[in-house]
Amino acid sequence: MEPAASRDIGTEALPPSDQWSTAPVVAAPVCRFENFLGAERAGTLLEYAISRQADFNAGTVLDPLSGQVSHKGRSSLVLPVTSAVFSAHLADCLPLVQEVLGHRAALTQTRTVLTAHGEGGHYGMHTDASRVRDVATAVSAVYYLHREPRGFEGGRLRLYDTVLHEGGARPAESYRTIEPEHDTIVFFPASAYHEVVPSTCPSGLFADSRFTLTTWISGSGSGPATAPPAAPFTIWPWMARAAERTRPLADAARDHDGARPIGLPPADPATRLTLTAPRTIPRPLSGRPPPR
Ligand SMILES: O=C(O)CCC(=O)C(=O)O
Ligand SMILES: [Fe+2]
Repeated sequence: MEPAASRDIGTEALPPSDQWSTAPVVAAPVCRFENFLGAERAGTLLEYAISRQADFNAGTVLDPLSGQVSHKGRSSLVLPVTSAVFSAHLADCLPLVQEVLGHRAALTQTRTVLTAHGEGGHYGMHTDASRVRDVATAVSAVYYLHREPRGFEGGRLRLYDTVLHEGGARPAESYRTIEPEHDTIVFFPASAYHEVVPSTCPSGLFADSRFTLTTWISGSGSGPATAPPAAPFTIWPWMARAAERTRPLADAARDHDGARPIGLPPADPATRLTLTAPRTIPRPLSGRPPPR
């Protein structure tokens, strides 16, 4: 068949204008891994989370202006934890994650909680500014666990885009959806506005909840990451700008859910992940695929 002839869209259909929106809507950078810990470790960790049911407490939020801790807009169960092994896994993949996210600052410490979302579980739109030393450079990581078949519905993570407008920034109405799939982990800027949409859990069993190991990874807190003048565009300082009103005015001595900071070990040269350069596929001169 002949290709269709190209048509001109005339000024009747598209009149000229000197006015158009100059506010770009930019997606939050995300790096996600599937089969992160592998079936055996993920299964053991899930059993561990289920076995600690009695130790979970209702998760809290922090009002950035008043410093008040409440349950407003959130229904999640939380258990603060530390794990040297999980931190070592994080440390090994962080250089690659930082490359993918376009993240430039050093990261030195983590705070971690186990969470469970069951029937009616949700976590309203927020940033993770109350969890980290410097929201402009911190990274959030959420590792998901659940029984198979999945005993809950909903509970997706929404990561909002950022609108850049007249030197300022704000969360957009559009977002990217992350499915909370077993043994997957997602990394994103702690300054990104995000929310957990409501989950249902028809069995009502704690074991059927949507579990996470949620970690906030901080740098030294040396102020916003400012790019040198002619550096390529980076979304990080803009997202930090949008998150400004969620940054607590007073530094809290303790995390509002009791998560304890622990140092991030250096990446292990034997197990650290690296991004291998994309392979170039030789193109046959004739245009035909090469013989197998
Ligand atoms: O559970 C999730 O998907 C996100 C959790 C979260 O945003 C948080 O704990 O700060
Ligand atoms: Fe969060």
